[in-house]
Amino acid sequence: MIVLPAPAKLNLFLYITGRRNDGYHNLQTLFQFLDHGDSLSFEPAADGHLLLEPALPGVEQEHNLVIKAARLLQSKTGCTKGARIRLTKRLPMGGGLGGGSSDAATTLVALNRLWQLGLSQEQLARLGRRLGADVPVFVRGQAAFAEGVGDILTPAHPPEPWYLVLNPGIEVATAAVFTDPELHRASPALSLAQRLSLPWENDCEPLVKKRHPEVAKLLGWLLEYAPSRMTGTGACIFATFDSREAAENALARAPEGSTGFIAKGCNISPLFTALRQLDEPAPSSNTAT
Ligand SMILES: C[C@](O)(CO)[C@H](O)COP(=O)(O)OP(=O)(O)OC[C@H]1O[C@@H](n2ccc(N)nc2=O)[C@H](O)[C@@H]1O
Ligand SMILES: Nc1ncnc2c1ncn2[C@@H]1O[C@H](COP(=O)(O)OP(=O)(O)OP(=O)(O)O)[C@@H](O)[C@H]1O
Repeated sequence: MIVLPAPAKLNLFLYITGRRNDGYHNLQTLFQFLDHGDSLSFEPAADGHLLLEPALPGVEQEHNLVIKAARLLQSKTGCTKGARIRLTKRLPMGGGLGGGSSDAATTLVALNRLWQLGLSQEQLARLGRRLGADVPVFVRGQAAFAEGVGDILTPAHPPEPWYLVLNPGIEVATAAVFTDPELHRASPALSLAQRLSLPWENDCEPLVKKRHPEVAKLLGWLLEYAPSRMTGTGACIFATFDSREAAENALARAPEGSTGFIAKGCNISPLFTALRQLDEPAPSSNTAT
């Protein structure tokens, strides 16, 4: 059995530079991982059967991105093996933290290993793109400046501060934000160096604040403590702190109805830190003292 994390991501900035013919949008975004997220365990099964427990409320098993990722891998490689998978869900759905995409990426990486398929990271990222625009960055596991639909990745090394992530307790559907006629879609495409030197913003934030006053209210509150923004298409917002204590201090005062967590920004995904630990030889028990 292997147990692996499916970390959250933040969009440290997010600009929409245009609408494409396929209905998707071109973006410029800076992805960073958090040391907080879902967790999955995988046990091989000899027959091709896939079992995922527990089911997510409101999500049919066949629509769960974990099952979709496993089926895609089976069909692409002709693999006849199966798996028993347990998903410990900690990330809110529709929170802008990429939980579903991260679950899918961890499943691709884990089953490639468990089923000994030998696909490269490049091949897994390409498969992942079919499951969601955010899946490739989770498969690659390196903080990145993303362009295209979010899948053209340039490794980046932003600071790794403490974050307080707050959830106003609502779900925002990504597709609803991208189809809204009032979404600002005309940001200029700039170089990474230019983007890093300008203030970091999220083009979806004004629209989501307008459509969901809960987000506007919570963000107004959080901004009193620290620089804060929305991640992805919301609903979660995050604030940046120099210390864990300062983030805890703000969390302790969070308004009723909101929930949150504190996490450290990671430029290397906790998925890859965990994989490296699996590959390290266990320390020998008979070393001389
Ligand atoms: C906005 C971000 O959260 C930024 O990280 C992501 O790019 C969204 O990634 P995701 O949830 O993996 O997105 P997908 O599942 O591929 O797409 C959900 C819906 O969002 C819209 N969508 C998504 C990504 C993108 N670059 N342009 C879009 O227009 C599409 O209408 C799509 O139907
Ligand atoms: N394993 C999964 N975890 C979460 N959501 C899933 C999963 N499988 C399918 N879904 C569906 O995907 C939708 C989006 O979930 P997700 O948690 O990834 O949203 P998000 O954090 O807003 O993502 P993003 O920032 O990538 O837009 C859910 O509302 C749910 O219907």
